[in-house]
Amino acid sequence: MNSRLTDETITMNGYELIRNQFKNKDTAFTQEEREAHGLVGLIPPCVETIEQQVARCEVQWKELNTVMDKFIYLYHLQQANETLYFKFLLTHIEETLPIVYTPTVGAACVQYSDIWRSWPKGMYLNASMAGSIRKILDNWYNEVDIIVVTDGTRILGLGDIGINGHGIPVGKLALYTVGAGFDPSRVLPITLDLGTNNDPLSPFYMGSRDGHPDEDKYVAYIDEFVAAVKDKWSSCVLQFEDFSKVHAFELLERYRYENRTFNDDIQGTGCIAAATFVNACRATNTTPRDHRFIFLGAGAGGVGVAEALAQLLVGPDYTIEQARKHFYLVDSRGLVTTADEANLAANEHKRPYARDDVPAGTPVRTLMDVVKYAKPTALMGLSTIPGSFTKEIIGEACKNTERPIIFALSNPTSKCEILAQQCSDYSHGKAVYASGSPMPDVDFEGRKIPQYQCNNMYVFPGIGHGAMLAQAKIITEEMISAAATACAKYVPDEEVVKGVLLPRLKDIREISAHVAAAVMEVAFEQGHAMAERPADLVQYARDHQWKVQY
Ligand SMILES: NC(=O)c1ccc[n+]([C@@H]2O[C@H](COP(=O)([O-])OP(=O)(O)OC[C@H]3O[C@@H](n4cnc5c(N)ncnc54)[C@H](O)[C@@H]3O)[C@@H](O)[C@H]2O)c1
Ligand SMILES: O=C(O)C[C@H](O)C(=O)O
Ligand SMILES: [Mg+2]
Repeated sequence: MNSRLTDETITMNGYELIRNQFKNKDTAFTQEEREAHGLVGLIPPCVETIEQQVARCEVQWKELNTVMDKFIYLYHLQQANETLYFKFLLTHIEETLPIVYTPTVGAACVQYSDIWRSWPKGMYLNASMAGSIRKILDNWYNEVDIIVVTDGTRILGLGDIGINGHGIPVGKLALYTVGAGFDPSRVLPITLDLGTNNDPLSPFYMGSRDGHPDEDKYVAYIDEFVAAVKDKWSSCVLQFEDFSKVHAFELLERYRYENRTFNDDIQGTGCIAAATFVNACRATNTTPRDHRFIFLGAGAGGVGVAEALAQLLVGPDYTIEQARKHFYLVDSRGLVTTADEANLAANEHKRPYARDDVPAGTPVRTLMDVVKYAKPTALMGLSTIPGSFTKEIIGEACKNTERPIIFALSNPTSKCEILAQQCSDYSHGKAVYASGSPMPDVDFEGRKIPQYQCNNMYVFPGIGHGAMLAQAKIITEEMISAAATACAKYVPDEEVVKGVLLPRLKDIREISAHVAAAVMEVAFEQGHAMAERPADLVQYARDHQWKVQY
């Protein structure tokens, strides 16, 4: 699986070889390799192991003062030597993921054009390229197994930041390699620079300053893009990321029945929230049907999570309509109800959750109103409104149940509805909490309580890998829910009863192998797989992970 020195490499001269980020080993080139490939004199004479190189990185890392310095350091390292970069990430996963991924990637995106240092990572397609996208894809230098594409219109909770959002597909793809072992030379981050409605303040902004194209032009452009990708790399997985809810649902419906594609914010988030919620139920000795859910935020993430959780309640004797009655979605206009037809007409994705049973005169405008009315046992935050789960809200939720389940999923940390320590303090340690961005341990009565990051990073690498390995024609809801079950099950009963909601990040490769196997299993069962079925799916996934070694 690795892009090691090959015959093709031998045709590169020494200088090209050390400038090739996928083949470069720097001081780890052996003497023989140096002589064979014209490298003698081009690198310092010592020969080091990758472990020695990592040790040097560790010292340099400690010297860096700010998270942005660390972000830039890692970008440079990746640019110089991908193998060393991924070795460093995997050796220091808990320290480095919050830099290459949320929350620091969010801060980096906001300043992306300003901190830019000629990083050729991926492709940028703009409106003027309409009609030529297929030809332009030929400019990419390699085969591609997976693409993460954004249009920059809803980057984390930071809004429409246009081309600056490119850090997100880059970060997601780093996770595809860290998590599921995608070969980094075969992943492609793409930003569709179709303008931004926000005025980019920086004089260095690198994207189009125009507003967005009209709806017909926009959809025609995405159609052309999807068709071009399929024509150029017929077997690659296409992941949509951080598209505004205006388009996220519509594009998912448009392409999911004929393409190997999924939307991470809707489906990946639903998947990890379902896995985490299942474990929260195991931890609290409850069943999903015991719960009443309030969601703050009814966008791509909110409705994606609601739908995935509602499916947990469905059974032979319980329909999806009955399940949805457990849910109360609150958006910027208050509780989503059938009375607000204008809201539903503009946001069809909310309609299945619109309540039609609120007694006339009941106040449901604010979150507190709805909490008092619906008496939730679970609160889900996907609103981008920091601090919206206040002490009073948590206090009210604690009246309804011994152990309220509180997921504050908005990213980055600056947008989080409630921090872990606050949730513990306000609920006197009763709440079962998870957050979208990483949180430090909580101090509860002198004890350190570890925290769990309910983030789609646990599952999207395995979903993509499983779809790729099975050569699944499409990615179905059943595959996604099998992925959730595999992730939840990865935490054994004895851990769950202690309150462990998610597996440890250091096990991400193993978790991803199980998630990929679950996806493949369903792909074979449903007849969507074009690959031949291997005997042991988990082992097959493991065997097809790019190994981080020279
Ligand atoms: N943890 C994860 O894995 C994960 C995954 C996806 C999204 N997210 C995060 O969830 C957040 C929302 O993402 P999204 O894709 O759903 O965004 P979105 O723009 O589609 O939806 C945001 C929702 O919040 C609502 N909202 C805005 N202001 C509000 C207010 N004052 N009161 C109540 N509701 C309000 C909007 O009406 C909308 O329904 C983002 O911060 C994103 O980073 C986290
Ligand atoms: O990017 C993340 O950290 C998760 C999610 O996809 C998001 O949009 O917030
Ligand atoms: Mg996202």
